[in-house]
Amino acid sequence: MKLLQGKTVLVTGGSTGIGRAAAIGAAKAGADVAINYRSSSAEAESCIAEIEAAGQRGLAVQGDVADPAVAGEFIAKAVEGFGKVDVMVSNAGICPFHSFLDMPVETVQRTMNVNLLGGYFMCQAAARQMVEQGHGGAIVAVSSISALVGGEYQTHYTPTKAGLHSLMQSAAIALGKHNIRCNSVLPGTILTEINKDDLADMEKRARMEARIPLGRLGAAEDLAGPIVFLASDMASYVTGAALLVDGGAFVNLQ
Ligand SMILES: NC(=O)C1=CN([C@@H]2O[C@H](COP(=O)(O)OP(=O)(O)OC[C@H]3O[C@@H](n4cnc5c(N)ncnc54)[C@H](O)[C@@H]3O)[C@@H](O)[C@H]2O)C=CC1
Ligand SMILES: C[C@H](O)[C@@H]1OC(=O)[C@H](O)[C@@H]1O
Repeated sequence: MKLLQGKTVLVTGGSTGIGRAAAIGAAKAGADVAINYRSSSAEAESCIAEIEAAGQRGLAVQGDVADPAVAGEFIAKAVEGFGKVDVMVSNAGICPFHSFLDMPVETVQRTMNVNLLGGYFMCQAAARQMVEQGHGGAIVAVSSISALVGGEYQTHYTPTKAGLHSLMQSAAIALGKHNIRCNSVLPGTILTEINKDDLADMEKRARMEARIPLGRLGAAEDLAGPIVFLASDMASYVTGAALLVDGGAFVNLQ
Protein backbone atom coordinates (compact mmCIF):
# COMPACT_ATOMS: atom_id res chain seq x y z
CA MET A 1 0.00 0.00 0.00
CA LYS A 2 1.19 3.51 -0.80
CA LEU A 3 2.18 5.78 2.12
CA LEU A 4 -0.70 8.26 1.72
CA GLN A 5 -3.28 5.93 0.19
CA GLY A 6 -6.82 7.23 0.80
CA LYS A 7 -5.65 10.51 2.35
CA THR A 8 -6.58 14.02 1.36
CA VAL A 9 -3.62 16.39 1.39
CA LEU A 10 -3.79 20.20 1.19
CA VAL A 11 -0.79 22.30 0.17
CA THR A 12 -0.59 26.09 0.29
CA GLY A 13 1.51 27.81 -2.35
CA GLY A 14 1.30 24.47 -4.14
CA SER A 15 1.72 25.49 -7.77
CA THR A 16 5.51 26.03 -7.75
CA GLY A 17 8.73 24.99 -6.03
CA ILE A 18 8.65 23.02 -2.80
CA GLY A 19 4.86 23.13 -2.52
CA ARG A 20 4.45 21.73 -6.01
CA ALA A 21 6.99 18.97 -5.34
CA ALA A 22 5.13 18.12 -2.12
CA ALA A 23 1.77 18.08 -3.90
CA ILE A 24 3.00 15.80 -6.68
CA GLY A 25 4.93 13.66 -4.18
CA ALA A 26 1.76 13.24 -2.12
CA ALA A 27 -0.21 12.24 -5.24
CA LYS A 28 2.45 9.68 -6.16
CA ALA A 29 2.12 8.37 -2.60
CA GLY A 30 -1.63 7.81 -3.18
CA ALA A 31 -3.29 11.02 -1.90
CA ASP A 32 -5.89 13.26 -3.47
CA VAL A 33 -4.41 16.75 -3.37
CA ALA A 34 -5.88 20.26 -3.14
CA ILE A 35 -3.51 23.15 -3.74
CA ASN A 36 -3.90 26.78 -2.81
CA TYR A 37 -2.20 29.15 -5.24
CA ARG A 38 -1.71 32.91 -5.27
CA SER A 39 -2.16 34.04 -8.86
CA SER A 40 -0.90 31.99 -11.82
CA SER A 41 -3.69 29.64 -12.83
CA ALA A 42 -1.50 28.21 -15.63
CA GLU A 43 1.04 26.89 -13.09
CA ALA A 44 -1.77 25.61 -10.88
CA GLU A 45 -3.41 23.81 -13.79
CA SER A 46 -0.14 22.15 -14.81
CA CYS A 47 0.35 20.98 -11.21
CA ILE A 48 -3.16 19.51 -11.18
CA ALA A 49 -2.37 17.76 -14.48
CA GLU A 50 0.65 16.11 -12.84
CA ILE A 51 -1.43 15.07 -9.82
CA GLU A 52 -3.97 13.49 -12.18
CA ALA A 53 -1.21 11.84 -14.19
CA ALA A 54 -0.25 10.12 -10.92
CA GLY A 55 -3.78 8.67 -10.84
CA GLN A 56 -5.19 10.93 -8.12
CA ARG A 57 -7.76 13.70 -7.92
CA GLY A 58 -6.50 17.29 -7.86
CA LEU A 59 -8.14 20.59 -7.03
CA ALA A 60 -6.74 24.13 -7.31
CA VAL A 61 -8.14 26.96 -5.19
CA GLN A 62 -6.96 30.54 -5.70
CA GLY A 63 -6.38 32.75 -2.65
CA ASP A 64 -3.94 34.99 -0.80
CA VAL A 65 -2.98 33.25 2.47
CA ALA A 66 -2.39 36.65 4.09
CA ASP A 67 -6.18 37.05 4.16
CA PRO A 68 -7.39 35.04 7.17
CA ALA A 69 -10.73 34.35 5.43
CA VAL A 70 -8.90 32.44 2.68
CA ALA A 71 -7.97 29.64 5.08
CA GLY A 72 -11.60 28.73 5.82
CA GLU A 73 -12.47 28.98 2.13
CA PHE A 74 -9.63 26.65 1.14
CA ILE A 75 -10.68 24.03 3.69
CA ALA A 76 -14.36 24.31 2.67
CA LYS A 77 -13.52 23.83 -1.04
CA ALA A 78 -11.31 20.82 -0.28
CA VAL A 79 -14.04 19.23 1.85
CA GLU A 80 -16.58 19.94 -0.87
CA GLY A 81 -14.32 18.24 -3.43
CA PHE A 82 -12.85 15.35 -1.47
CA GLY A 83 -15.03 15.02 1.66
CA LYS A 84 -12.28 15.48 4.27
CA VAL A 85 -8.88 16.89 5.18
CA ASP A 86 -6.16 14.56 6.51
CA VAL A 87 -3.00 16.58 5.96
CA MET A 88 -2.16 20.28 5.74
CA VAL A 89 1.19 21.28 4.26
CA SER A 90 1.59 24.97 5.10
CA ASN A 91 4.16 26.06 2.56
CA ALA A 92 3.28 29.41 0.97
CA GLY A 93 5.95 32.01 1.58
CA ILE A 94 7.90 34.98 0.29
CA CYS A 95 11.43 36.21 0.86
CA PRO A 96 11.97 39.69 -0.59
CA PHE A 97 15.66 40.09 0.27
CA HIS A 98 16.36 43.55 1.70
CA SER A 99 18.87 45.28 3.98
CA PHE A 100 17.89 45.90 7.60
CA LEU A 101 18.40 49.62 8.24
CA ASP A 102 16.21 50.78 5.36
CA MET A 103 13.67 47.96 5.39
CA PRO A 104 10.26 49.31 4.29
CA VAL A 105 7.51 48.82 6.87
CA GLU A 106 5.25 47.31 4.19
CA THR A 107 7.85 44.65 3.35
CA VAL A 108 8.08 43.58 6.98
CA GLN A 109 4.31 43.50 7.39
CA ARG A 110 3.67 41.62 4.15
CA THR A 111 6.33 39.01 4.93
CA MET A 112 4.90 38.45 8.42
CA ASN A 113 1.33 38.35 7.12
CA VAL A 114 2.06 35.82 4.38
CA ASN A 115 4.63 33.57 6.03
CA LEU A 116 3.65 33.52 9.69
CA LEU A 117 0.04 34.65 10.01
CA GLY A 118 -0.90 32.93 6.74
CA GLY A 119 0.59 29.71 8.10
CA TYR A 120 -1.11 30.21 11.45
CA PHE A 121 -4.60 30.62 10.03
CA MET A 122 -4.20 27.80 7.49
CA CYS A 123 -3.02 25.36 10.18
CA GLN A 124 -5.78 26.47 12.56
CA ALA A 125 -8.50 26.07 9.91
CA ALA A 126 -7.20 22.62 8.95
CA ALA A 127 -7.01 21.59 12.61
CA ARG A 128 -10.62 22.69 13.21
CA GLN A 129 -11.75 20.49 10.32
CA MET A 130 -9.66 17.53 11.53
CA VAL A 131 -11.07 17.84 15.06
CA GLU A 132 -14.62 17.90 13.64
CA GLN A 133 -13.88 14.79 11.57
CA GLY A 134 -12.60 13.04 14.67
CA HIS A 135 -9.94 10.81 13.14
CA GLY A 136 -6.74 12.77 13.64
CA GLY A 137 -4.46 14.20 11.00
CA ALA A 138 -1.08 15.68 10.26
CA ILE A 139 0.18 19.21 9.76
CA VAL A 140 3.56 19.91 8.20
CA ALA A 141 4.87 23.49 8.13
CA VAL A 142 7.59 24.44 5.69
CA SER A 143 9.82 26.40 8.04
CA SER A 144 13.53 26.71 7.24
CA ILE A 145 17.11 26.33 8.36
CA SER A 146 16.51 30.09 8.80
CA ALA A 147 14.54 29.28 11.93
CA LEU A 148 17.92 28.44 13.48
CA VAL A 149 20.38 30.78 11.77
CA GLY A 150 20.25 34.34 10.48
CA GLY A 151 20.63 36.11 7.17
CA GLU A 152 21.83 39.69 6.61
CA TYR A 153 19.08 40.47 4.11
CA GLN A 154 16.43 38.34 5.82
CA THR A 155 15.77 40.17 9.11
CA HIS A 156 12.06 40.26 8.29
CA TYR A 157 12.01 36.66 7.01
CA THR A 158 13.96 34.55 9.50
CA PRO A 159 11.63 35.47 12.41
CA THR A 160 8.68 34.15 10.39
CA LYS A 161 10.42 30.82 9.94
CA ALA A 162 11.36 30.63 13.62
CA GLY A 163 7.72 31.48 14.32
CA LEU A 164 6.41 28.61 12.20
CA HIS A 165 8.81 26.21 13.89
CA SER A 166 7.54 27.40 17.27
CA LEU A 167 3.92 27.25 16.11
CA MET A 168 4.33 23.56 15.25
CA GLN A 169 5.75 22.88 18.72
CA SER A 170 2.84 24.59 20.49
CA ALA A 171 0.21 23.18 18.12
CA ALA A 172 1.63 19.68 18.71
CA ILE A 173 0.77 20.13 22.38
CA ALA A 174 -2.63 21.70 21.74
CA LEU A 175 -3.66 19.04 19.22
CA GLY A 176 -2.07 15.86 20.58
CA LYS A 177 -5.30 14.90 22.35
CA HIS A 178 -7.00 14.89 18.94
CA ASN A 179 -4.27 12.70 17.44
CA ILE A 180 -3.24 15.54 15.14
CA ARG A 181 0.53 15.57 14.66
CA CYS A 182 2.35 18.84 13.94
CA ASN A 183 5.87 18.95 12.58
CA SER A 184 8.05 21.19 10.47
CA VAL A 185 10.61 20.67 7.77
CA LEU A 186 13.58 23.02 7.75
CA PRO A 187 14.89 23.22 4.19
CA GLY A 188 18.38 24.57 3.60
CA THR A 189 18.99 26.46 0.36
CA ILE A 190 16.79 25.00 -2.32
CA LEU A 191 16.93 26.26 -5.90
CA THR A 192 13.51 27.74 -6.62
CA GLU A 193 11.90 30.94 -7.85
CA ILE A 194 12.12 32.50 -4.36
CA ASN A 195 15.93 32.83 -4.50
CA LYS A 196 16.56 32.93 -8.25
CA ASP A 197 17.80 36.53 -8.20
CA ASP A 198 19.80 36.13 -5.00
CA LEU A 199 21.58 33.05 -6.31
CA ALA A 200 22.27 34.65 -9.69
CA ASP A 201 25.32 35.98 -7.81
CA MET A 202 27.64 33.10 -8.76
CA GLU A 203 30.19 33.94 -6.08
CA LYS A 204 27.57 33.72 -3.37
CA ARG A 205 26.20 30.53 -4.85
CA ALA A 206 29.63 28.90 -4.92
CA ARG A 207 30.22 29.97 -1.29
CA MET A 208 26.98 28.38 -0.23
CA GLU A 209 27.61 25.17 -2.16
CA ALA A 210 31.05 24.92 -0.57
CA ARG A 211 29.58 24.67 2.94
CA ILE A 212 27.16 21.86 2.09
CA PRO A 213 28.61 18.44 2.96
CA LEU A 214 26.51 16.77 0.26
CA GLY A 215 28.10 19.15 -2.25
CA ARG A 216 25.07 20.73 -3.90
CA LEU A 217 22.19 23.11 -3.30
CA GLY A 218 18.83 21.42 -2.86
CA ALA A 219 16.11 20.80 -5.43
CA ALA A 220 12.41 21.21 -4.60
CA GLU A 221 11.97 17.44 -5.02
CA ASP A 222 14.40 16.87 -2.11
CA LEU A 223 11.58 18.02 0.19
CA ALA A 224 8.89 15.70 -1.17
CA GLY A 225 10.07 12.56 0.65
CA PRO A 226 10.50 14.21 4.09
CA ILE A 227 7.08 15.93 3.80
CA VAL A 228 5.33 12.74 2.68
CA PHE A 229 7.01 10.84 5.51
CA LEU A 230 5.89 13.33 8.19
CA ALA A 231 2.38 13.35 6.70
CA SER A 232 2.15 9.57 6.70
CA ASP A 233 1.35 6.99 9.36
CA MET A 234 5.01 5.92 9.23
CA ALA A 235 5.55 9.00 11.41
CA SER A 236 2.64 8.17 13.73
CA TYR A 237 4.70 8.83 16.89
CA VAL A 238 6.44 11.95 15.55
CA THR A 239 5.01 15.27 16.66
CA GLY A 240 6.54 18.62 17.61
CA ALA A 241 9.63 17.68 15.62
CA ALA A 242 11.67 19.68 13.13
CA LEU A 243 13.46 17.89 10.30
CA LEU A 244 16.43 19.66 8.70
CA VAL A 245 16.61 18.96 4.95
CA ASP A 246 19.74 20.91 4.10
CA GLY A 247 22.41 18.56 2.77
CA GLY A 248 24.19 18.97 6.10
CA ALA A 249 24.72 22.75 5.84
CA PHE A 250 23.62 23.53 9.41
CA VAL A 251 26.13 21.28 11.14
CA ASN A 252 29.07 22.46 9.03
CA LEU A 253 30.65 25.11 11.25
CA GLN A 254 34.29 24.72 10.22
N1 LIG B 1 13.97 27.85 -1.57
C1 LIG B 1 14.57 27.81 -0.39
O1 LIG B 1 15.81 27.87 -0.30
C2 LIG B 1 13.78 27.70 0.85
C3 LIG B 1 12.42 27.90 0.89
N2 LIG B 1 11.75 27.79 2.08
C4 LIG B 1 10.33 28.01 2.13
O2 LIG B 1 9.68 27.13 1.25
C5 LIG B 1 8.42 27.67 0.90
C6 LIG B 1 8.22 27.52 -0.58
O3 LIG B 1 9.13 28.34 -1.27
P1 LIG B 1 9.88 27.90 -2.60
O4 LIG B 1 9.26 26.68 -3.14
O5 LIG B 1 11.31 27.91 -2.32
O6 LIG B 1 9.63 29.15 -3.56
P2 LIG B 1 8.44 29.46 -4.55
O7 LIG B 1 8.47 30.93 -4.77
O8 LIG B 1 8.49 28.58 -5.74
O9 LIG B 1 7.15 29.05 -3.72
C7 LIG B 1 6.44 29.90 -2.89
C8 LIG B 1 4.97 29.69 -3.25
O10 LIG B 1 4.17 30.42 -2.32
C9 LIG B 1 3.20 31.11 -3.08
N3 LIG B 1 2.77 32.29 -2.36
C10 LIG B 1 3.50 33.40 -2.05
N4 LIG B 1 2.73 34.29 -1.43
C11 LIG B 1 1.50 33.73 -1.33
C12 LIG B 1 0.27 34.18 -0.81
N5 LIG B 1 0.17 35.40 -0.25
N6 LIG B 1 -0.79 33.35 -0.88
C13 LIG B 1 -0.70 32.14 -1.45
N7 LIG B 1 0.43 31.67 -1.98
C14 LIG B 1 1.51 32.47 -1.92
C15 LIG B 1 3.90 31.48 -4.36
O11 LIG B 1 2.96 31.82 -5.38
C16 LIG B 1 4.66 30.21 -4.65
O12 LIG B 1 3.85 29.28 -5.33
C17 LIG B 1 8.42 29.10 1.41
O13 LIG B 1 7.67 29.18 2.60
C18 LIG B 1 9.88 29.37 1.69
O14 LIG B 1 10.05 30.33 2.69
C19 LIG B 1 12.37 27.43 3.22
C20 LIG B 1 13.71 27.22 3.24
C21 LIG B 1 14.51 27.34 2.06
C1 LIG C 1 15.00 32.09 0.07
C2 LIG C 1 16.34 31.76 0.62
O1 LIG C 1 17.22 31.39 -0.37
C3 LIG C 1 16.28 30.61 1.53
O2 LIG C 1 15.17 30.75 2.37
C4 LIG C 1 15.43 30.07 3.44
O3 LIG C 1 14.62 29.91 4.30
C5 LIG C 1 16.83 29.55 3.43
O4 LIG C 1 17.44 29.69 4.65
C6 LIG C 1 17.46 30.36 2.38
O5 LIG C 1 17.98 31.55 2.92
